[in-house]
Amino acid sequence: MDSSATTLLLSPPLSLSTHKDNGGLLFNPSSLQQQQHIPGEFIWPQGDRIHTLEELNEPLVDLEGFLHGNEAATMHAAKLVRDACQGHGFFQVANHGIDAGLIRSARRQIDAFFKLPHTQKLRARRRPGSMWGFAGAHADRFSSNLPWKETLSFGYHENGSQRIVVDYFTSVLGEEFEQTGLVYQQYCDAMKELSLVIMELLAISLGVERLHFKKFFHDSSSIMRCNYYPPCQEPTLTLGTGPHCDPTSLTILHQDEVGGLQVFSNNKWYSIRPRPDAFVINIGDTFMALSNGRYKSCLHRAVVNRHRERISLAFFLCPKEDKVVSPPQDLVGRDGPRKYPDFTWSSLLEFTQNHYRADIRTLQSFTKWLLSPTT
Ligand SMILES: C=C1C[C@]23C[C@H]1CC[C@H]2[C@]1(C)CCC[C@@](C)(C(=O)O)[C@H]1[C@@H]3C(=O)O
Ligand SMILES: O=C(O)CCC(=O)C(=O)O
Ligand SMILES: [Fe+2]
Repeated sequence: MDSSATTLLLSPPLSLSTHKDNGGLLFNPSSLQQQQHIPGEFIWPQGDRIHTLEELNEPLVDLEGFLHGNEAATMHAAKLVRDACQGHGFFQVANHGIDAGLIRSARRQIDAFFKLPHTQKLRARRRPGSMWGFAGAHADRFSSNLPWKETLSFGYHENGSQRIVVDYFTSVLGEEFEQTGLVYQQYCDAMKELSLVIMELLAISLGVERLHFKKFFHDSSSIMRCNYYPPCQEPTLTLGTGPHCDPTSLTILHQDEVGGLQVFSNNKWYSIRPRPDAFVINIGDTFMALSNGRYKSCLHRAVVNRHRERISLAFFLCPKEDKVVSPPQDLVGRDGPRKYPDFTWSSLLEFTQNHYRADIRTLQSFTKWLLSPTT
């Protein structure tokens, strides 16, 4: 928790259309948008301001051949993935096998959720100490550089019952949300399956035992995050999601036709072309450690615009909490010394939730924190 957040909570500025609720400041875009200027808490430093950008030339990796066991296509896909992951860490995947109807249903359900009256969304609000639930601009966590977005986050792991997501929606929002839960249970099941396909491709591209990462993530404990970015009257002064590297292992992002995802590479920001029928894939900090630093977890952000709302669906693959994150032996043998200490995902997650706002230096800061005598 940002220490100065307490100050904000004690005397919220009048400009923020909010009211305190169990220590959380609430961000209601529909009323904020009526104001001529956005509140100061949403204004980011000059250096983070957005400009018109060229597109990143990240590869579009066709998975069809790989999924059908075509060796030549597999090698080609692995090379595209290797080149991307040794550079900016981003690529897109086509012919991924995820049903287009499921993606449409997921969009329909989440569009309906974010259009609910604010009071109804607040029934799902994130409680202090939990990562799950609805949040508005993270205004209950931070007091400056607030992102212009609402989020809905929930956990996904295989607990045998295959109802972890359905039960979340019905228990928190009520039985009328069972359909939303069923759609997102299916969506997360599909995302998990795709993430294991990509883990096999990553192993091939790294030249390690083909099933190594697939086995490592078999019993994962992942995060589903739905991002809603309302239109903003001063889009160049704020950001939808601030510059960061994902602390997680692999991100599978559905980006809609509006676009807004940007990646920092070769000292410049590049936009990622919206391809609603593809998924954007990026390496996170935890996989950078698993590859002993060979694959890069890179800086990215999301911008907003004046006229169109934007939705993105981010599935963050994470290892089971207590599994030790350590690169495969043959990688370390080839690459020389270990770049990062062993750690568990639960410790890195706790660091980002209670001690450090994820940015470009999360993994380095975490390593120092982990190894410092006071921890
Ligand atoms: C482990 C996580 C923390 C965040 C959600 C997942 C992966 C990405 C992280 C995040 C999006 C990075 C930017 C800052 C953040 C606070 C946000 O804008 O939402 C991060 C997420 C979080 O801490 O909730
Ligand atoms: O909304 C986007 O395009 C990116 C969001 C993101 O990077 C994240 O949630 O980690
Ligand atoms: Fe991200």
